[in-house]
This record gives sequence, C-alpha cells and structure tokens, in this order.
Amino acid sequence: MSSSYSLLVQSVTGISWKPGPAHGKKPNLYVAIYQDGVEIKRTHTIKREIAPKWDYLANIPDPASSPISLRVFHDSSFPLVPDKHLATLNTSIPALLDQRGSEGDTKVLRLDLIGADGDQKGRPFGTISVRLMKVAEVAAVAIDKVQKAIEGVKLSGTESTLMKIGGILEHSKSTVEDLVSSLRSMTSKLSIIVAIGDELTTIHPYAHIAWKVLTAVYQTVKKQQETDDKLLELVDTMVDVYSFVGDVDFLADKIKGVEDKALAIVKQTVEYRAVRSTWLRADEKIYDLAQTLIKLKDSFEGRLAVQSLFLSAKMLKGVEALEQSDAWKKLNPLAMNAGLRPMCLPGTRRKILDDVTEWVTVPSEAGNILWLSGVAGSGKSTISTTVSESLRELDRLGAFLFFDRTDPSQSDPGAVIRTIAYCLALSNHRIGSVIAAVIHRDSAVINAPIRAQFKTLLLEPLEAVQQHIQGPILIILDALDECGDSDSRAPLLALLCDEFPKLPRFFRLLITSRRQADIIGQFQSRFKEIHLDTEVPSSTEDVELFLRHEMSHIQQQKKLGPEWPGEDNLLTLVQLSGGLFIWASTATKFMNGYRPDERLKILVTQNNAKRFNLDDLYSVALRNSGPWDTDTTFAQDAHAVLACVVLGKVPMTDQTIDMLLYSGTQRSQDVLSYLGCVLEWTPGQEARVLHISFADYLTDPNRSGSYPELRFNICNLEDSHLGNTTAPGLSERVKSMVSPQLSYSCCFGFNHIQETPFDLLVLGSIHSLLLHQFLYWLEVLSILGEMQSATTGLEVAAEYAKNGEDIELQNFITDASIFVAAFASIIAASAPHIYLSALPFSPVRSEIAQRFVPDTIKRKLA
Ligand SMILES: Nc1ncnc2c1ncn2[C@@H]1O[C@H](COP(=O)(O)OP(=O)(O)OP(=O)(O)O)[C@@H](O)[C@H]1O
Repeated sequence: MSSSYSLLVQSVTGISWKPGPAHGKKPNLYVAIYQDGVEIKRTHTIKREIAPKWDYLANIPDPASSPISLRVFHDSSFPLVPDKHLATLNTSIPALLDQRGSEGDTKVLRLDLIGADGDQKGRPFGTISVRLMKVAEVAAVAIDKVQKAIEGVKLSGTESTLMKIGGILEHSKSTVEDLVSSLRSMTSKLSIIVAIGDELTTIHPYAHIAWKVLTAVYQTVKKQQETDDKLLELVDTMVDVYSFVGDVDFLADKIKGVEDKALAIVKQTVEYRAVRSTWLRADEKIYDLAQTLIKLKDSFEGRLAVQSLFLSAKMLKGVEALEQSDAWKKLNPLAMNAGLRPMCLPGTRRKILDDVTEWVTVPSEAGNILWLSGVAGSGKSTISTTVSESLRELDRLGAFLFFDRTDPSQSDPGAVIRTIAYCLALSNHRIGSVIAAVIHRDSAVINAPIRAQFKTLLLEPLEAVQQHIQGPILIILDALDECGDSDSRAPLLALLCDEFPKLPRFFRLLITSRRQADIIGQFQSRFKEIHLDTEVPSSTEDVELFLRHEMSHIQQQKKLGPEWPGEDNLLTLVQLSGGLFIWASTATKFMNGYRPDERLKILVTQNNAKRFNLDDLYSVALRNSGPWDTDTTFAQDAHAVLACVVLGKVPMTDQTIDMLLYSGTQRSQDVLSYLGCVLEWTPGQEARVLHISFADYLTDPNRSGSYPELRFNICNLEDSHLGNTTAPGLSERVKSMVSPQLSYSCCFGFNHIQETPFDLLVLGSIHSLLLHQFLYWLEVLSILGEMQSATTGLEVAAEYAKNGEDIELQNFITDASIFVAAFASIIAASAPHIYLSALPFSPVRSEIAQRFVPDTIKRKLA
C-alpha cells in the first residue's frame, strides 16, 4: 500500500468541438485512464458540456512507474457507434511527481492534451487538470470531507427529498474501486439512505448510528491502512453493498421497497459498529461480517428477501434448539406477548431512542444498567417497546419482559430470573445450549431462591459463553413498578443492584419504571438514569406531533371539515396535555367517539385557570361516554362491569362478565361499547384497561371521588321501616357511597379466591373481614340485591379456613351460615333489618351475637 498513488481527475477545458449531424451542439465527455496500454479506470460521462468537471479519484495500481495515458472521449450514447477519441495526455507517476514538485498533493496540475485524430493529431488540443496524491494523503483529505459531510447532513425531513435523491444519483454512477474514494462513495450513498429514511422515518435510529460507523471506518483507515488488510477487504465489501443504492430507480412508488433494502444495509453497518468498537475478537468478526455483507449483496441481486438470509441461518440453529426446548419449558416463564403494545409514532422520541440505542451499542465503563424513569403515562413503555423492536431486528434482543399490575399472574417477581433465562435461551443458540444443560443437571434450581437461580441460570451460563458472543445483548424489564408490590419485589431489586452488574459486560439491562420509593431507594445514584421529563419542550413537541397525527386521522375517519380541529384548538389540547402522552392518547380516543366536534369543545373549554390533569380528563371522558345521569340501570351496570375489568384477577371476556354478573344474560357488551376511550375490548375478546393509570384513577377514592369503605349503614339510610326497593334515592346513594371496587369485592371476591392457590395473606383477609365486618358485608349485598353471594362466599371461606386450619374462623363461619340461612329473606328485603331483626333474634351465645351485639344489650339479654 505504501507505494500506491491516486489520481484525482478534476476537469477538461479548451476542447474544440464540431457538432456532427448525430450530435448536439456540445459533446458528452469522459476521461479513461490507461496503464501499460490497458484501460484501468474511467470517469462517468458528463453530457452536453464542453468544459466538464469531475471529482473522480482513481487508484493507480502497482507498478506505479508504468506508462499512464489519460484519454478524453466523446460518448456517442449509441450502442453501435463507437465513442470518439478526442485527445490524450501521455505521462507516468514519476513524471507527475516531478511536475507537482515541493507543493505535494495540494498542487493542481494543468497539463496539455494532444489531438487524437485528423489534422489535430499530435498537436496541443485543450488542457486536463489533475492532482496526484499518495493514498495516505487521500485518506486525510477524505476524512476531512466525510467529517464535513457528516456535520452538513440534516436529519430532519424536507419536502424535496425526492429531488435531493435524484440530484445525488446523478453524481454516483461511476464505478468506484479505490479505497478512499470508495469510502466517499459510501458516504454519499448513505446520505441517500438517510434521505429516504427521513422521509419514511423508520430508518432514522439506524441511519444516525451508521453515520458514526462510517466516521469510525475512516479513522480506522487513517490509523491502520498499512496493516489491517481485513478491514480494507471489509470496506471493499461494504462499498459493493452500498453500490446497490446507485442502481435503484427512485420512482415514488418504489420507495417502500428501497426502504427495506436500505434498512438492511444500514443495520449491517450498525452491526459493524457494535463489533468494531467493542467487542473483542474483532478480526474474526470482521471476516464474518464481510461474508454476511457479500451474502446480503447477493440477496439483493437475486431479489431474495433479506430476512430469508437471516432466517435460514437461524433455522439451522433452530433444529438443535428444538431438542432443547423441553428443558427450557421447565423454566415455566411468564408469558410475554408484545403483539399489541404501541410503538413510538415515527418522529417522536428521536433523541431518547438515539441515546438508548447508543448506550446499548457502545460499551462504556459506566455500568451495564440503564434506568428510564418517568411519571405514569409519560411514554416509558412505548419507548421500551420501540427499543426492543429495533434491537430485535438487529438480533441483539435477549429478553423483553413487561409487567402489568392488572394481570398479577404475569407480574410475579419470583418468575423474573426464570423468564429472562428462558428468553435468552430462545434468542441465542449457545446460551440456549448451556442453559438446557444446566436444567438437565439441576432441575431443582428452577424453584430455588432467586439468588441461586441468578447464579445457576444466568451468571454461570453467560460467563461460560462470553467467548463466543460478539456484540451487545439487551435485556429489558419494563414497568418494574408493576412487578409485584414493594414487599414482594424487594429481593429482586436487591439482586438487580448486587448481582446484575457482575454479568459479562456485553449484557446490557434497560429498566423502566415510575419513580417509586423502593425503586428510587435502590437505583438512584447507583445506575445511570434517564428521566422522562414531561415539562421539557421536546416532550411537548413530541405530544404535539402525536396530537396532529391523531387528529388528522379522526378528521379523515369521521369526515370532518378540512379546518377541523382548528389550529387554536389543537394548540389548546397540546397545552392541556402538559407533555403527557397518556393525556393526549386518552383525549384523542375520547374525541374519536360519538360527535367528535362536541367532545373537542368539551375538552378545549376546560382551559380555565385550573390545570386540567389526567384525573380530570378521565372524569370528563367517563361522564360523557354514557347516560350515567339519565339511566340508572346503565350507571349500575357500568359500575359493575368496570369493577370486573379493573379488579378481576384475570382478564375477562364479555361472556365471562355476563356469567359472573347477570347469570349469562347478555348485558355487558352494550356497556363495554360505551367505554372505548378507557377500555380495550372487541366482542368476544377479553376487556382490559387501555392504560394502567385508569385503573389507578378508578381504584383510588381520593382521585376518582371519595367512597367510604365497609361501615355501618353505609348508605346513610334514615328510615329503617322502608325496604330496599322503597328507600328514596337508594340507587343514587349506592352510586356515590359504594365504590365499584367495594361492590365488586363484596359480590365476587370469594369467586376469585376459589380459583387461586391457598395463600396465608388471603386467609388473614378473610378472617378479618368476617370476624369484624360480616354484618357490613351483608349490608352491601342486601343493598345491591346480591344476597345469594353470601351463601356461596361463606362456602368458599369455610373451605379456605379448613385448609388454613383456622379453627376460630371455621367456628364463626358455621354460625354465620346458620344466621344467613335463617334471615336471608329479611335482610334481602331491607338492609337495616340486619341490625333491627336478625341480630336481636340470634341466640345470645352464638358467635354472631357474641361479636356484634353490643355488650350492654348482651348483658340485658342474658
Ligand atoms: N412516542 C409515542 N408515540 C405514540 N404514542 C405514544 C408515545 N408514547 C406514549 N404513547 C401513548 O401514550 C400511552 C401511554 O404511554 P406509556 O404506556 O408508554 O406510558 P408509561 O410511562 O409506560 O406509563 P406507566 O408508568 O403508567 O406504565 C401509550 O399507551 C401510547 O398510546
């Protein structure tokens, strides 16, 4: 390499041109370079230009002392008509070196051409300008150029992307082989990709990193070009792959297809970055990467789907994995299905997505755990899903766990290590083999304490395979604050702090959570934290982008006028949202219901001095989603159905809710269809809250309106002579005094207990409820017309007490069952008669009388 030279062809001037009948007024010129009489390079043709300019860099192969000639041709543009040779410069590298003298590579040589035919032959015939450089000098110039180019690229989209693309292509038709001009070519190709990516946005996170990759390649060339042949090979291969960009016909309707290919290329480049900058054994990996790139190029040429390439490699490994899957299944992982999780709207969260991707792909000494914190609904889970998807596409996702408080069976802290091990086993063949072997050897570890699980299922296997893993692997734990409660997840938090940092450093852990006290206590100042601040301008801008997108969608879908929603209204919504995504998302769902115009007005007119926060929005959205005030049946049904969805131990379909609430009569569908702005449901499917913050709102009496808990005379009935059906305003009182949570727990709590495994804490709750609040429970059942639930509830409680060997509770239930059997009809007719009739008539020595009849009366009765 040290004796290699490059020739930069810059321009030709002074050519005289006689237009013939077949040519236009100006020639189509190109320069061909010959060494020892053999053509080795040529510039592209510049059409209809008498004094063309190029910026064409040609590498001159060894021996550099051989004769060189530069010949100027007119390109006939017709297949059967030969190009016309107009002029020539005969020279050699030593001669050119003499001519550039002490000024070196900066000197532009203006050299005379001689005529090539007719009477001009051998006579001066115009001038050619060239510069001669050593490759090392070229590298320096190129580095400078790429850095300037990088600085000059704007990643923000423009309307004229297509025009820009067209412009770049005009200049990228030449065949580039020289190393440095190749790198330059890649840079311009990448700018095309960035331009496409900006238009279609999905490429953005990769393109951003790919820019950095190319810079890194330049720097590596600068330092290592004399020694690192493998790198040079790789660069050649990359050039080859990037050359496809120049061949693409950029018709608007083909852009989507281009995007897929461009995305694949950029991803490979990112992969290079991950490998080159970190991750050991670089030479070996560079070789692999070069092979992959070659295959990638082949797959473009053969018009094969890129994915099939990756898939086939995976399938080979899959055969073996199948044999191991039995072992992995023993890990009994939490079921994770990210299918319906939302992703960031393209164009939002750019900076944070870049930062997180950068943190994953670039090693740092700052530790392998990143904590993304933020308030409810600020967008953490959406970011984590987007990151997981980018990394999955790069084959760098090890595990993505997301917790959900409304589904406790999927949020058990005790299952986290097993689930990570399972996901890692699936994601990587080598890790999978080691984990399978561990389980064969010691299957009891699956039920061991989580510290032992961590050591045996994660730390040791990952240490064992670290030699064979290049590049980072990301594990994501999303919504850690929803994983169990602060008590049950305490051991997991301690493990994350003490042990996870010991994992081989290419395992990166991204944790998202609200800033809850127990999590702050453990993580703050220990892990790198990115806090999603909703107050900063970038959050407001992102929410604005989202609102614009959603409102235009509603406008089209509901065929509203082109002015809708109006710029002022839109900006008011942005301001009301306070930079909180869940606010914006709930508001748009609310407006996308019946009469969006009215609903928009309801929201924007809330813009008074008081801040209209998420709770206010939930309250307004709920109030306006159905006939709560005019139809008491709707109000009661909606309460009960919401309670089922929010408090049910498992998600329920409309049929299950009907079975539970209305003995199978179809009623819940109607109610559910009104609640689309807060619930996710389609007929026959499970109903869920759209966002956990709605469940928080509904179950917190301080937020959704204060409801008293179980107590004497819960509905403040003044006249004990009136029955439940005749008491004035009873349904209104029930609505305001009995929270959905309470009514649901009273009616159906025992049904759920029946379905869950025995738990001492649950036994304690039953004990306390029945022994202290039994009569208040009956009061609620009476008011709600659900007295039959008392009998079934007591049966479940009796079984539980028996399993828990709680003799005191068993005795109480025996007596309570007699009490219910004797007085059920009286109590069902009138709640106050629990205290007026049933209690006084209970045998004075009975458990009920002993516990609930006041001592003064007991003494009199005795
Ligand atoms: N970048 C985004 N693009 C589009 N929609 C978004 C974006 N970020 C958030 N959203 C919307 O806002 C909702 C709330 O966001 P998300 O669930 O990610 O918040 P969170 O911070 O994880 O909340 P929590 O702490 O309560 O779990 C999402 O369901 C989604 O509809």
